[in-house]
Amino acid sequence: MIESVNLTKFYPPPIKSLFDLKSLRDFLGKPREKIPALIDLSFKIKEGEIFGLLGPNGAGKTTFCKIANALVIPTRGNLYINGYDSVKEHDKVKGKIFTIFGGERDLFGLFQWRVSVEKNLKFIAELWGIPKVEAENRINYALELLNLKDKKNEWYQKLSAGMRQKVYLALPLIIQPEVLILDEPTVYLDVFTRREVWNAILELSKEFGTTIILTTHNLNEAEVLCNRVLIFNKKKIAEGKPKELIEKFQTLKIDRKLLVKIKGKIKIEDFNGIAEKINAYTQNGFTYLGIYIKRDYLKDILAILTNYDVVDIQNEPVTLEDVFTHICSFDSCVNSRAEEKS
Ligand SMILES: Nc1ncnc2c1ncn2[C@@H]1O[C@H](COP(=O)(O)OP(=O)(O)OP(=O)(O)O)[C@@H](O)[C@H]1O
Repeated sequence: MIESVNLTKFYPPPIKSLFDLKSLRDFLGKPREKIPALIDLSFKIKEGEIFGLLGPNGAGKTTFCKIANALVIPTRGNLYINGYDSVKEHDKVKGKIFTIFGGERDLFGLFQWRVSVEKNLKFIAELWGIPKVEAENRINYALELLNLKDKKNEWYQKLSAGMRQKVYLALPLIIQPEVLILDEPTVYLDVFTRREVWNAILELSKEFGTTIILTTHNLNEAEVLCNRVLIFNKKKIAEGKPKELIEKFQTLKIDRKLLVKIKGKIKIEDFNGIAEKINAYTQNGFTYLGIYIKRDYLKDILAILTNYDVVDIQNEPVTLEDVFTHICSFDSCVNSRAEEKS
């Protein structure tokens, strides 16, 4: 079980140039704003869950993953992994968790560039104390699952960035950690490779009961993979199963999203008081509208649309992405300033 208890991180304020006396005086004299990354974040993750950490850029997702790896020390609060404090008792935690930072793939410098994929994987398996024959079986299984068998003898250096990312994702299948942290694991991947990675993540969960923490900006990915998600921006905004969050959103009766293509321009004010939310952009003489409405207003919207040259109209189901954009746009933290002074 993983438990985040009032986890808070404020980074020190950036140090500006101190070469002149005035800057130095300002630096020493004035309280400076610290940079908030996490503020009193509390939640629990059950064993075997795939748990999504969702938040806009700068929400604090990577900071959370780094605290789990004792790479960042929280300002206050704790993160417990199987009852152990991830920072203060990291020795007891480190053999149980494995983390992949999608954006900074080789943060731990595990891979040798001019060595084959297989040799790299064998070496890492040995580091983790996996017996030779078992390691070989696991490597073959991982390469097969990730469709990487033909890259076995290639130098790691010769692989494309996406392939390297896939090779990295072979590691949890080989190491089989209790807890796997995936920080944007599909960030550079094409749609086919992304699906192979999704399969591997689901396989880990199903076959080995791995507890998986996943951060992603791909809300579809979160909806497909995660049992539960936390939406946060430094502070918690919402938590629950993707389906539950969508249903909650629908209890606000924002249960319809109309995608409308109109020839020419429109007056957005026409929809005031009728649409809950409206996204619009124009391109090549057409206006594209995303209109979120309460069921009761459907007739009114259709009446307004008769004034325009509607080329296409689609009625789409609400997705986790809609919920995310809706609740994050009301979040006071989106442009938050630091709460603590140094
Ligand atoms: N080493 C650091 N020093 C100072 N501020 C930092 C540092 N690392 C992160 N921050 C700040 O902490 C906040 C949270 O950053 P973090 O990288 O955890 O967010 P994130 O949710 O992973 O963002 P993204 O989705 O863009 O990767 C941001 O305001 C960021 O600028």
